[in-house]
Amino acid sequence: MSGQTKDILKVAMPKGRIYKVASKLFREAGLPIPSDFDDTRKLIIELPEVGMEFIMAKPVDVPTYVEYGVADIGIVGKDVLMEENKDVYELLDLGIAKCRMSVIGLPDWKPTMNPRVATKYPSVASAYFRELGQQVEVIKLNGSIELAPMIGLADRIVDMVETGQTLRENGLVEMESIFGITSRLIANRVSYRMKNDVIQGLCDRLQATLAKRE
Ligand SMILES: Nc1ncnc2c1ncn2[C@@H]1O[C@H](COP(=O)(O)OP(=O)(O)OP(=O)(O)O)[C@@H](O)[C@H]1O
Ligand SMILES: O=P(O)(O)OC[C@H]1O[C@H](OP(=O)(O)OP(=O)(O)O)[C@H](O)[C@@H]1O
Repeated sequence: MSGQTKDILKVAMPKGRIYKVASKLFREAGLPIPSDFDDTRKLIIELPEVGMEFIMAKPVDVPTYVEYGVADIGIVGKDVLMEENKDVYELLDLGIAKCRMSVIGLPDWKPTMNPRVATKYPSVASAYFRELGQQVEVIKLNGSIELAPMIGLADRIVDMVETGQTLRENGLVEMESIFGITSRLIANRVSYRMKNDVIQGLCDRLQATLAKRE
């Protein structure tokens, strides 16, 4: 059944590091999320007191659930939004899970004849090098991207940097920062019209909470 046909607001909530900071933000905004949900293996969490249901998703899948309307709204990193390019509304910058997308390499990197770039974000990386007019072969990996230049799979990577610890511990350097990343609140286009009051109400509440944080 489509998320748009029910009264409950369905929220695609990424598991993992975003959930930790997003649930904190929701609590600060006055939404009572019991702390025992933090470690649960349940994939659908009902919050009847606030008329919500959390769909606990893999972060990269959040825009898909929202585009198809099985979730009315979702929380997702700008990195995933840029890579997935789904047809959803971006409603609010939540300012959480802050990091940046960067080009990274070994300190002695030099241009090569057949440059290879490894990344979890092939679309973002291809667009970036295309705009620079540089031809590169993009290799898709799913994690531990920093390994690629260390073991000779690629000469550079496009990946996220937060504290820089992963780079430092692996002898890599940030060569260029491409764009800043924070998590965003997104909405299904139909849900945004049909459930405008409740979605806009939540948006205003989160915005007011963020303003207090500043
Ligand atoms: N080091 C980081 N610091 C801050 N935010 C980050 C960092 N790494 C990732 N993020 C943000 O958090 C989001 C989710 O990252 P996370 O590592 O939880 O999931 P994932 O690696 O995509 O999924 P999974 O661990 O399930 O494979 C990213 O899309 C990005 O927006
Ligand atoms: O600058 P830092 O604070 O070190 O953070 C950056 C690291 O965090 C992310 O990896 P993640 O922990 O998601 O693991 P992954 O390699 O499995 O993607 C990202 O891909 C970097 O490897």
